[in-house]
Amino acid sequence: MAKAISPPNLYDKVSLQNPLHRAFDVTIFVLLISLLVYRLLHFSSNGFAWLLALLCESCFTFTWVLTVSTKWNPVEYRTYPERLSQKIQELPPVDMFVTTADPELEPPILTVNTVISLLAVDYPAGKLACYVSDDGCSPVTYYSLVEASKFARLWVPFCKKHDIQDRAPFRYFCSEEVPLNNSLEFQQEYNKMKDEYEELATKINDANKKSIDWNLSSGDFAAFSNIERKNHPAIIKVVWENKGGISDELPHLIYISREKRPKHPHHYKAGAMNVLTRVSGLMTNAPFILNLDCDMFVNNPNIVRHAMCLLLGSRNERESGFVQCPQYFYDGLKHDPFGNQFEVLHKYLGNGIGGIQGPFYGGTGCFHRRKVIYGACPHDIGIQAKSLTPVHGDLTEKEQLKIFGNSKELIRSAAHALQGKANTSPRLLPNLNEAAKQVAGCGYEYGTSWGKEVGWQYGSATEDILTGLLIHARVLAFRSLHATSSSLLGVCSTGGTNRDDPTKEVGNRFA
Ligand SMILES: O=c1ccn([C@@H]2O[C@H](COP(=O)(O)OP(=O)(O)O[C@H]3O[C@H](CO)[C@@H](O)[C@H](O)[C@H]3O)[C@@H](O)[C@H]2O)c(=O)[nH]1
Ligand SMILES: [Mn+2]
Repeated sequence: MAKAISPPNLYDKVSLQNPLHRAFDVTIFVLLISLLVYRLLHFSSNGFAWLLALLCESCFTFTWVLTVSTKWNPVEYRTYPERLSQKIQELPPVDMFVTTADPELEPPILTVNTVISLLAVDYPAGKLACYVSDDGCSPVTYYSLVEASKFARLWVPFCKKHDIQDRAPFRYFCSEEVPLNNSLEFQQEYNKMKDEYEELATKINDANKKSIDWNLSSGDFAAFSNIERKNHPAIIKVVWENKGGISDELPHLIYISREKRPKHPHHYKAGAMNVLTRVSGLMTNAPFILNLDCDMFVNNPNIVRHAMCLLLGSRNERESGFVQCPQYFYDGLKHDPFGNQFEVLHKYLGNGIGGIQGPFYGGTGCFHRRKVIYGACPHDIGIQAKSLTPVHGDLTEKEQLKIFGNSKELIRSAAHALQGKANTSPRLLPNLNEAAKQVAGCGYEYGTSWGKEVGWQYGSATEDILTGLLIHARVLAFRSLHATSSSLLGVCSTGGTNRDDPTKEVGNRFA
């Protein structure tokens, strides 16, 4: 049975130890050792087959011991977002990153749903900014975001007023049944929102099928004219700016397509994440960063507050280097034949790893500390930190230029982030556009520490493993956000080997 093992705070660490499981494991361990001893004792009187059996059983025992020791002390974290207001004066800002790479394989309607669900989270909007990285450099994606921000201005107040839980509109409207709420006012607003969403989906789908007449040569879309997907300058556009930092408005929404040139490596998602980190560092410089792939959406509007309980509620920052939400998927097949839900990983090993050092960084759905991404150790390990990493709060200007690159604005903001200071003089986002384009350039990182000691690591097609290992080496522990296990949901494979097909299916369901 579960019992609390630490005093109530912003979170409780709850032990999930099961004495019966432990008794089974000890019994199996004794039996395995007895078998190995038996093999050894009778080794000389048996032949080659006996040796082979001994080797196999030793390997099995070794991996079994590793697995059991990993899940020996399972824990779960229960978070209490309602206590945040008693514990801290002001909620910290969070920069939210969405990555998309291809409007064909990842239809913009899907990306738009991810973005809308992020814009609608229950958190002061003035503290949030959503940055979308488009590696496809697609005017359709940009157009979709512009249209989505117009829709979100109606959708977000509707969700907050009626306490809607499914804030990705395609999920909310996917049921044929109208939600049970008898008030006439709700029915009218529901019907209006449904029409608005259908209109948005039709517009985006028409744009994707190129059945509307694009005028790329002038106005807002001129930046997309005469460009190739893999050969173009940086395009950065502020789709929506929450000028006064007002809580009831929409968060900032910024579109970024980093510079790409044929002879420059772009480093896949890691490269996109580093550009997002630098541009957001210039613009909003929030101390916390959340990343979602464009095929996931927020299923629990309180997710950011839950994560803050773990990030702010620890005794010191070393105990929560990052907070990883487990990846779950919606509309999976019965009995999960493709193993999308990682049942064993999350339920058994995941809780066990939570009791040791915490989870691995798994890419999407992770809340990071900006200064840890910048390569620093949490402050409170002082001098020891300097032996672990060259990045710390007392860098000289020359060191800063070498590490972070040749942008004075970025260096200033990075110094603030490393010293744990807030952005002192917020500026209008469009005024930062030129500086942002500089740090989104493909040559910006040459000779710097980006991709090595700073930011998301290069050298592997998947950015999360190397980056996670590097962070694990610098920080003591990590938290897994299990209390709200389906807070984030993604598209999963429902057939065959091509994982992109279901993405298309889901994306087109409403269009
Ligand atoms: O050049 C690229 C390639 C990919 N992406 C984005 O990266 C994300 C993940 O790529 P995907 O191909 O969907 O990888 P998955 O295997 O589905 O993703 C899992 O594995 C990745 C690599 O380990 C992690 O980054 C992800 O967060 C994790 O969900 C998507 O949003 C893509 O749009 C880019 O932005 N630029
Ligand atoms: Mn994916």
